Parts: sequence; C-alpha cells; structure tokens
Amino acid sequence: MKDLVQKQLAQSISTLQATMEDRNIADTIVTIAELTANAMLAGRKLMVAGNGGSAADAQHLVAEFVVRLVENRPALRAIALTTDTSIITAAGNDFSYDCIFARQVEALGQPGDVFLGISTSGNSKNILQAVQQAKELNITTVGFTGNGGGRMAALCDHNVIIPSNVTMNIQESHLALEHIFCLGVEHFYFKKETS
Ligand SMILES: O=C(CO)[C@@H](O)[C@H](O)[C@H](O)[C@H](O)COP(=O)(O)O
Ligand SMILES: [Zn+2]
Repeated sequence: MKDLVQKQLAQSISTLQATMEDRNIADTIVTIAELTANAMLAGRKLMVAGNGGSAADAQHLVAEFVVRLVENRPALRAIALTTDTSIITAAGNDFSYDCIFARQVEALGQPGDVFLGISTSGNSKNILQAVQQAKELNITTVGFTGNGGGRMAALCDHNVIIPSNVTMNIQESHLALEHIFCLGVEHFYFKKETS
C-alpha cells in the first residue's frame, strides 16, 4: 500500500512537471487571464462549468473570484453553472442532460463574457453544447481538458490541454492552473484598474 502511495504521488508530480514544461500552457494561462480581466473591467463575467470533480473545480474557482484567493480585494464577477439543482434537474428532466449548462449560458450569457469549460476528456456533451451556445452569443470560450483536448479542442477559442490521459492527474493539474489563472486575472484587473 505504501508503494501505491509513492507511485501515485510520483505520477501526480510527473504530470504537474509536464504541465509546467509545456510553454503553450503557460502562454495560454497569461492570455486568458488578461482577456478575462478585460472582460470583467468591461462589466462582463466569467462562467464556469464541469462534471463530477470538475464541477467541484468550477465552484472552487468561482469562490476564489467572488470571495478571495490570497489577498483581500473587491469581489470579481464569476458564476459556476453547476450549483442550481432546480435548473439542472429541470433542464435534465424536461429536455436533456446535455443542455444543463447551455441553457444557463443562453439565459445569463452576454457578448464579451468568458465561458470556461472543464472536462478531462474534452468530450462531455453538456460542456460541448455550452461551448456552442457561448459561441453563438459571442462569448469567448476556454477549454481546460486532457486526453489531447477531445472534441473541445477544435471548438474552443483557447485551450489548456494537460499532457496526460489519466483523469485524476489531469484534474490535479487543472486545479493548480485554476489557482494560477485566478492570480493572473487579479494581476491584470488591478493593474489596469489603477492605471
Ligand atoms: O472526479 C472524478 C474522477 O477523478 C469524476 O467524478 C469525473 O469528474 C467524472 O467522471 C466526470 O463525469 C468526467 O467528465 P469529463 O472530465 O470527461 O468531462
Ligand atoms: Zn476525482
């Protein structure tokens, strides 16, 4: 059992290491942090969705924008599309589980917003539908994926593709990058707000 712990930790570290060494990922995080800060400064918002562990990520990240990450500062405009059980069960029950996020994007999304879809496979249909809906509304789309990006890679404006096929390791790198993304948005938002 101790071997399993060591082996799993080594695998987590090696995925994080590969993520760190991928220059595309670092560049994309900077790009999406700046464009999200610009959107928020223009009165727009970030919407985030995911399934399972990635639903938890969506809520975790949004809590940091709305409340705080490290430093106290004003609230930043972000919403997780994973939390309203009445909307999710009604959309899933009356229409299809595939539209549970797209319906919320249709209701809440405005041109100039940013939609972040988190999917380790890049193939979850409810995320793909939400991305399509966002594009129709001129909302910038960002995909956090793994597994080569799946079908999301061709659809999203910006892609962060973790170089792994192991769901839990992809999720671990996503979480690290979500924290860094939040730090980056804070950096650009407060730099531009005061300049
Ligand atoms: O947290 C885990 C596995 O670590 C699971 O709950 C996982 O998130 C679920 O199986 C999701 O439905 C997977 O969806 P996706 O990442 O492929 O979009
Ligand atoms: Zn998990």
